[in-house]
Amino acid sequence: MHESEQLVAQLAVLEERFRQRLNDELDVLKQLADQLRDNPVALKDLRDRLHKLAGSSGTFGYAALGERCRELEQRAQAVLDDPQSASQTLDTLAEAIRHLNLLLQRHQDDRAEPKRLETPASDEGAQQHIGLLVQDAAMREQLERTLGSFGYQISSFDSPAALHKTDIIDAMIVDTSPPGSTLLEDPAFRQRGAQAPPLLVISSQDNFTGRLQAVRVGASGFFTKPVDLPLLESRLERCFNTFQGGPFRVLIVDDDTELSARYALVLSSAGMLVDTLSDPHKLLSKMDSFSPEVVLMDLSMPDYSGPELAQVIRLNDDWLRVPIVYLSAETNAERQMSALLKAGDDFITKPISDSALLTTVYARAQRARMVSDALARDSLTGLLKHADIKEQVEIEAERALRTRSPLTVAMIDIDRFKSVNDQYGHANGDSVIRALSNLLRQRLRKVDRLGRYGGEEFVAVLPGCNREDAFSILDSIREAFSALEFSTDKGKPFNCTFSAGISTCMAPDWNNSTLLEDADRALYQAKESGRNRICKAEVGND
Ligand SMILES: Nc1nc2c(ncn2[C@@H]2O[C@H](COP(=O)(O)OP(=O)(O)OP(=O)(O)O)[C@@H](O)[C@H]2O)c(=O)[nH]1
Repeated sequence: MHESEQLVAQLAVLEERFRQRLNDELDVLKQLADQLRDNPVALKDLRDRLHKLAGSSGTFGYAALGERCRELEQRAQAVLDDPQSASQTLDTLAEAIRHLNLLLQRHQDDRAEPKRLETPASDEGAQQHIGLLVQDAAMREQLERTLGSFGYQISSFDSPAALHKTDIIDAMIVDTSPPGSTLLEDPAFRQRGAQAPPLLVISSQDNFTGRLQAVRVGASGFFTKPVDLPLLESRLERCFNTFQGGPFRVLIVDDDTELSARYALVLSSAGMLVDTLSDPHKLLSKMDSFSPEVVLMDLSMPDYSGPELAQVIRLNDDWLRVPIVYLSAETNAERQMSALLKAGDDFITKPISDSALLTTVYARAQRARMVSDALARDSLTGLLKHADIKEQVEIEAERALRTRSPLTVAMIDIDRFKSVNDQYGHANGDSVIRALSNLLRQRLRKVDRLGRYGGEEFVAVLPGCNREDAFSILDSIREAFSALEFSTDKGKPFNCTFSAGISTCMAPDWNNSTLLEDADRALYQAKESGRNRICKAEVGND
């Protein structure tokens, strides 16, 4: 069965389950309606059940019923707030509840057309195609050469219309630096739609007006001349959203199991990893074991409120960065604000359409991962910091041992870097460090882990990669790096090289405890034997 057909079938099963529950629930509501005058607890129970139905009915396509439940919930609340007004209101409330089942018959009319779920595009493995609109021939050539060596495919265009007409471009770079350029005023830029490929603007105006003009045509990056190419390449990567980390992890805390199953299905059909929790007692262990990047939290559950549980999460410093989004039928702005003041970051008001749920969760998860990533990463290169890459070595070693697959660790160090700084200045040295980190990121796979171990020293962790494969990958990166040209304002461009040491663990002769030390020893050997080379650790590991 095709994936989308499978999803539709699964949704249908959940909807059928919900319809059965709805019948039972309406029976319970009727019984409660009959007890309203004699049993004071019945009204509160009724209000809570109406609240829940107001949220879930619309999600399952029973829009009219959901709205009616919300209205009746508010009436029940009014009686609870002012018991004096009760007598007549209780009678009309009971009557309205007895007629709720009539709305079920309107269900077919209410049902919205099933919407196609927009799954965020995956670009793994594809070679990105960049369109250039750059008049300055020297700069165009430099962009073509540098971006080409980072693995991008490049095409140059001579007019905004030609650039926008093609549909093979994944991103565009436009140079607006010639004095008096009105390039961005061209209709082709002004009419760029939301689906247009990302645009990076190069300008000679490092001021507010230049940036505003770029923003108005939907630019995702703004660079002034002389352009820091490795920085521009980092931005391109960010546009393609190629940061590592696998699918977004979302935890749904809701006692309504059908509703959370439905949300889980919608989110997982878009590639997210979803776990659900209906028993809040297990919240802490679930946070620990699942490590969610977003928590969707029901606002009111029996015995607990969403804000209470959100505050419990916030008591742990490790989870401060995890966004908590309340899922609620609550529409009262004051009560929403009071919940947000206690803890939590956002509200999704039930019922919510599948695409709105997906967009909200996707946007939150993406932002959370970017913030987390930025904190874990080195600011110059965007790679993992020393402690984090060491941790990754441990994590990948455990995984490799479990799956009985090889693991290679590489220690990489730029050659004679001190003299680069001395000759061309620290800023150019930084640019070299950034270029090597971009190149490694581009050439290695998404499953590989990369870190800046020290100043001009990097560590790459290559799961599932044996010694020979790791050697040939790193050697091709070594060659590409030595061919990169770095321009300076001091005249001739210069080149750099690096040396690397690799060590590999492979079952059954497993020994991962000295992986890093062995790689470091092999690196030393590469330096000693003339630099610009890769040496393999000579240990009994592999
Ligand atoms: N520009 C820049 N330089 C850095 C950074 N971190 C460390 N360095 C410099 O990197 C240089 C490293 O020099 P050494 O460890 O002596 O080694 P080397 O000159 O690369 O020589 P070999 O490794 O033996 O080939 C030092 O001059 C550091 O100041 C940084 O973030 N930016």
